[in-house]
Amino acid sequence: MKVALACDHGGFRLKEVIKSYLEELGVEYVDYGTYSEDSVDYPDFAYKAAKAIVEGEADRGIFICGTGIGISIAANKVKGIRAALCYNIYAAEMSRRHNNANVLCLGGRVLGEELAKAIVKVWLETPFDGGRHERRVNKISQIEENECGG
Ligand SMILES: O=C(CO)[C@H](O)[C@H](O)COP(=O)(O)O
Repeated sequence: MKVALACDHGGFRLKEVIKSYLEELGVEYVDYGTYSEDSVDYPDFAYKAAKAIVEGEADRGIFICGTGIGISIAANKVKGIRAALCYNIYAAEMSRRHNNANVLCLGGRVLGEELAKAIVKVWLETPFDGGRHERRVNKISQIEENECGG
């Protein structure tokens, strides 16, 4: 699996921690920036990495801003992205099992490093349950079709 990483200045430090952790886990990643703590605008990086996912350059994404809120809102504007902001392990697990989330959003100013790593691990390892949840995820895609066109 290849993971697309994106962050703003508020998520930069945690992104560096997550990069080392992915290396430890043997998970391949591509870093779409930002690359320092200089102030930037999170939609620019969310868009770049989200497009990489829907265009098949990466399988999933981990996006990080200060709270995770802005970067998740931006990512979810890209057709085909299901970005889930998770502050705990249960939400991370359910975002995969029930929502088939393809982007995990984290708050760099919210989470401690160890909790963030635990969230990443469960999110990477948990499969989609399918079944009734597939019907619901398909309905989300249908909303995208209706609202955003083909
Ligand atoms: O969390 C965020 C968006 O949801 C951003 O990281 C945050 O808004 C950046 O704020 P500032 O420019 O004051 O560092």
